[in-house]
Amino acid sequence: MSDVPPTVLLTEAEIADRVAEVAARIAPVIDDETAMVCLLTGGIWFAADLTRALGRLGRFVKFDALWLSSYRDERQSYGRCEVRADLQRPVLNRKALIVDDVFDTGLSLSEAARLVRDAGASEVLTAVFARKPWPTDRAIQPDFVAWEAPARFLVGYGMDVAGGMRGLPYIGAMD
Ligand SMILES: O=P(O)(O)OC[C@H]1O[C@H](OP(=O)(O)OP(=O)(O)O)[C@H](O)[C@@H]1O
Ligand code: HPA
Repeated sequence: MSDVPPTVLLTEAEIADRVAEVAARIAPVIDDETAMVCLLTGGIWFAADLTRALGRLGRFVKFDALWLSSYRDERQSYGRCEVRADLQRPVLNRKALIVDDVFDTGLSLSEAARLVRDAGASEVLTAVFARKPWPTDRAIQPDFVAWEAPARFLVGYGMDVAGGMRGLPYIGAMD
């Protein structure tokens, strides 16, 4: 791994502002029976902050997780999503809000939405912290985006390089 520190793109305070802002948009369209489905592993940081931001607005979702992997330790999508662990609780006839850290090729989010829809959710909403640009149409677009990111390799706030740097409190670029 390079010794050059990441270039800071979004500070901890700016992340907190964006989480509060997106929570305010999400809160009116969900209820306390909504299953928040956090995509592991990268989604953990945003999902944890989002549950608390929603809680401050009086909205207390049910929490679940889905473990998908498509990048392994690479910087390019492997092009196929591996399901490493399924949902814990039934989402049948319930609204689901899928939460992830970054939307890039769109493969992970579209696969997650398909899995949750196939599990019988009555409605599937999606929220990502960072949306990166992509040159062609993607299979899905998130319903909620906290931050429009540049086309750079991002680290921090859940985003990793070979498992490292997820815990950076800010979002940086490695390129
Ligand atoms: O839009 P995409 O091109 O699918 O990229 C986004 C996905 O890539 C990362 O997951 P990864 O498969 O690296 O697993 P991780 O959550 O363990 O980092 C990230 O957490 C998203 O889920
Ligand atoms: O820019 C990124 N950084 C880390 N993980 C990712 N997964 C998709 N895009 C990215």
